[in-house]
Amino acid sequence: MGNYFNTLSLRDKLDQLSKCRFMDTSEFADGVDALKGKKIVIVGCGAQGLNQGLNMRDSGLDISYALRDAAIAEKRASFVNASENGFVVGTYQEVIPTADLVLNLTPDKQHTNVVKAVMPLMKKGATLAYSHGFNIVEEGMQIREDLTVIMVAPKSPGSEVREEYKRGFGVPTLIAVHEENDPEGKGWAQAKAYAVATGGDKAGVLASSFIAEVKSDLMGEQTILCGLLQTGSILCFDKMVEEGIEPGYASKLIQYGWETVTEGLKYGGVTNMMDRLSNAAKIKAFELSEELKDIMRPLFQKHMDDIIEGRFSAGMMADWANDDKDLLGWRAATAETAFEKTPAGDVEITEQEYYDNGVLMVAMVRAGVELAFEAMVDSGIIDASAYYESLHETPLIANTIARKKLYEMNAVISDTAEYGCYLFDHACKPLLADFMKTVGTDVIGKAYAKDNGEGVDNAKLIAVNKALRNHPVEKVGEFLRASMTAMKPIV
Ligand SMILES: NC(=O)C1=CN([C@@H]2O[C@H](COP(=O)(O)OP(=O)(O)OC[C@H]3O[C@@H](n4cnc5c(N)ncnc54)[C@H](OP(=O)(O)O)[C@@H]3O)[C@@H](O)[C@H]2O)C=CC1
Ligand SMILES: CC[C@](O)(C(C)=O)C(=O)O
Ligand SMILES: [Mg+2]
Ligand SMILES: [Mg+2]
Repeated sequence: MGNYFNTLSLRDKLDQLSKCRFMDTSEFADGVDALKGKKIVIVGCGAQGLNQGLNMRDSGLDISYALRDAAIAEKRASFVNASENGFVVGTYQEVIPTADLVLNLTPDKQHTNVVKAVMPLMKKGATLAYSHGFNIVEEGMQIREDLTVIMVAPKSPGSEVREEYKRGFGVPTLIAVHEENDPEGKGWAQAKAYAVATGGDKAGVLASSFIAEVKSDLMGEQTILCGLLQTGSILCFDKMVEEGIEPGYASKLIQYGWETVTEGLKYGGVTNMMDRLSNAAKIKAFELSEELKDIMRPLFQKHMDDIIEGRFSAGMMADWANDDKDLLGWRAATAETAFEKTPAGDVEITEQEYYDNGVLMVAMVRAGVELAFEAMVDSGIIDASAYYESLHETPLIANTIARKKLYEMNAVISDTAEYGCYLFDHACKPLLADFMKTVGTDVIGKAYAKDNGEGVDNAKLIAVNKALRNHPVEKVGEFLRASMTAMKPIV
C-alpha cells in the first residue's frame, strides 16, 4: 500500500482530477431501484453512518448496522444510536456475509483495519462503498477483484444530510466508481440509487472520480469550510472584546453570524451576501476581502499543493501513528479559546444586524470562498466541484457553529477535516495578526455607517459590483443553483 495518486502518470493525474460531470435529473429516473430489496449494511453509526442510514431507510431501503464487538458489548453511542432508531445491529460476522452493499462509514483513520476485517466476510460480487476516498487514493487500499467499489460523498456534515432530507431537499453529492473495481459494470447504477436514497439528487450530483473527490474535499474542509471559520471566529471575538464590545454580544454575533450571512451566500452567492450590506459597507467589505485575499493566498495555495502532492496525508498519517497527539492537543486548545468559553448573551440581534455589524465576517467569507475556489480550479479540479466544496458547503458548516460553536463543528465533521482545520487555523492566525491590528469595531461589532452624509462613490461601487459578479464562482454558482429548486430557508 502507498499513495495511489502519486503512482499515476501526470496525464492520468490530470485526467482523474478533472473528472466531474453535472448529472441531469433525468439520469435519476430509476430512483432507488438498483438497491431496492438489496441488503445494505452500514459499518459504523457516527456522523454519516446514522444520518445516511435514516435517509436511506426513509427512501424505502433495507438498512442494518455492523458494529465492532466492543461497541455492542459496551452499548456505546453507535450501538445506542442504531438500536434506538429501530435498526438491526449485529457483529461483522453476523451481518456482513448477508450484505449486497456494505457502506464503510467509519473514520478514515480506521479504513484499512475495517476494510481488512470486512472484506473476507463479504459475499462474492457484493459492493463496498465509501463516503470519502482517502483509503483508496492516499493509502492505496487494494480491494478484492470480485467486489465493486463505489463512492457516494455528501458535501456536508452528516447532521445536515439528515436535516436537508427532512426539509425535502438534500446536499450536493459526488459519486464515483473505482475503475479498478467494477467487474459487473453495476457501479454507476448503484451509486446513483444510493445518492437518490440520501436525497443528494435534489441538490445536485456530480459524476466524478475518487481522486477528484479526495483532493477537493480535503482542500475545502481545511480552508474555507472549517479552518477559516475557526480562525475568523477566534480573531473576530478577541478583537471585539479588546475594543470594549460586551463579550456576550460578541459571542452571539459570531456564533449565529456565520450562519446568517452564509444563508445569503447559499441563495445568491457572494453577490447576494455582499448585496445585503449598505453600499458603503459593501465597498468596505470588498476592500477588506481584497486585502485578506492577498495575505492568505499563499497559505491557501500551500494547502492545495500539500494535498495534491501527498504531504498533507503523510503528515496526518504520522499523527495517526503517534496516537493522534497533535489532533487531541489542538482539540483541547480550541476548547480553551475565549470565544468557545463565552456563552452567547441574551440579546436580540436581528437578521440584518448580523450583516451590518459583521462586515469583517462577510469579508472573510468572500475571501475564503474565492481563494479556495481559485486554488482548486488552478489545480485542475472542475469548477462545479470547487463550488460545492467552497461556496455551497460553507452555510452547512456554519449551521453547526450556530448549534454549539467550534466544539459542535469539530465534533460533527470527520476527524480528517478536524485535523486539517486546526492545521490551517494555526498557520492563519499569525498570518492575520498585523491585519487585525488595522481593523476596528466599525467593521466588527458595530454598524458600518460611512454613508451617513458622506455619500457613496458611484464609480467605485460599479467597479466593486462588477468584480463580484464576474468572479467564476458566481458564474458556475448561477448555473448550479438553478437546479436547486427544492432548497428551503433556514434563517
Ligand atoms: N463527518 C462528516 O460529516 C463527513 C464524513 N465523511 C466521511 O464519512 C466517513 C465517516 O466519517 P464520520 O461519519 O465523521 O465518522 P465518525 O467518526 O462519526 O464514525 C464513528 C463510527 O465509526 C465507528 N468506528 C470507529 N472506529 C472504528 C473501528 N476501529 N472499527 C470499526 N468501527 C469504528 C464508531 O463505532 P464505535 O462505537 O465502535 O467507536 C462509530 O460508529 C469518513 O470516510 C469521512 O471522511 C464524508 C462527508 C462528511
Ligand atoms: C467538513 C468537511 C467534510 O468533508 C464534510 C462535512 O463534507 C468532512 O470530512 O467532515
Ligand atoms: Mg466534505
Ligand atoms: Mg471530508
